[in-house]
Amino acid sequence: MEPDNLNEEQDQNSWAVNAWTLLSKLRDQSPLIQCITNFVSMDLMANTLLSAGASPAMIHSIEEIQDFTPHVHALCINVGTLSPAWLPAMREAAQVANKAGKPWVLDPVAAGASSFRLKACLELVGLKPSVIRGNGSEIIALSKASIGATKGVDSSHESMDAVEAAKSLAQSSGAIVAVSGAVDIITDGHRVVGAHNGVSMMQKITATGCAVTALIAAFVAVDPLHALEATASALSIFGIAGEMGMAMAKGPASLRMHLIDSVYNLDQAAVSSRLKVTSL
Ligand SMILES: Nc1ncnc2c1ncn2[C@@H]1O[C@H](COP(=O)(O)OP(=O)(O)O)[C@@H](O)[C@H]1O
Ligand SMILES: Cc1ncsc1CCOP(=O)(O)O
Ligand SMILES: [Mg+2]
Repeated sequence: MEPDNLNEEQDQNSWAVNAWTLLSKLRDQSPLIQCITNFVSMDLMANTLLSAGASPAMIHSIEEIQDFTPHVHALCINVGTLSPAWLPAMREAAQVANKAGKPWVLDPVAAGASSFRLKACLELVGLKPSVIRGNGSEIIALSKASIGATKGVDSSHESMDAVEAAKSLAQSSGAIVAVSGAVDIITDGHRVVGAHNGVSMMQKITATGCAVTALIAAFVAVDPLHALEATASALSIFGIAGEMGMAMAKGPASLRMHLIDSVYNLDQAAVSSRLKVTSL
């Protein structure tokens, strides 16, 4: 084998070993993940976290943040069905998580759809999330800090169109930025990796993006010092589960069920034979 190919194969192996190690830790440790999320995603997000081995809690009332948030292992904030009444709790939860040294992850759903939403997302970015995960259009809107013609919560961009936007957002925010799509992009602003697992039918199930953001929070909870690797691992694991689920599915509704089952049943052989992460 040529030395370059050998290096690539060793890289693949080490990504697969790392992803499996993190999933195993997650299953052992069952981290508590607080989710302040939209009404559409609550069910799929909680079930995805449970099937991966984490313990989800959809607790969003501002009256509970000071008591509860210091005890979580990670926090996920998602602005999908944002209204002004929800923002103070999101703000406070991010601040309490930071003070307690707990990682938190932002999903800027439809960031470019309105000035209200964009302003809220930019304010949350300023509260120092460990990771921001969005689709191509969301990451471009956040990076440019501008609203525009959008398709709402869906992306009108390929993830690869958002590589420069992701790098620039990572540099300005200090967060790891992930852009989901046919290739999931993960960057710290300098290094860029691509995670190549998944199936396009995942876009036809509402809240798969929200669910993978929560899964990222769970992976970062078990490896907070390596947020880029944890993020790439979570996206890869979800993508592999999507591929395995697709082999049994007849359409989006049965894929949703088989996706959850596949996250639950994932074993080391599937991770090491299927995972594909490359440097971009
Ligand atoms: N064309 C595609 N091919 C394979 N997987 C995809 C594709 N588009 C999205 N995914 C996967 O679907 C999940 C949700 O991503 P996406 O649809 O981009 O998020 P959102 O729902 O926030 O727009 C991710 O795990 C992503 O990797
Ligand atoms: C349809 C919809 N509308 C507001 S939030 C939401 C769910 C979005 O989920 P995802 O970002 O995972 O597609
Ligand atoms: Mg989304």
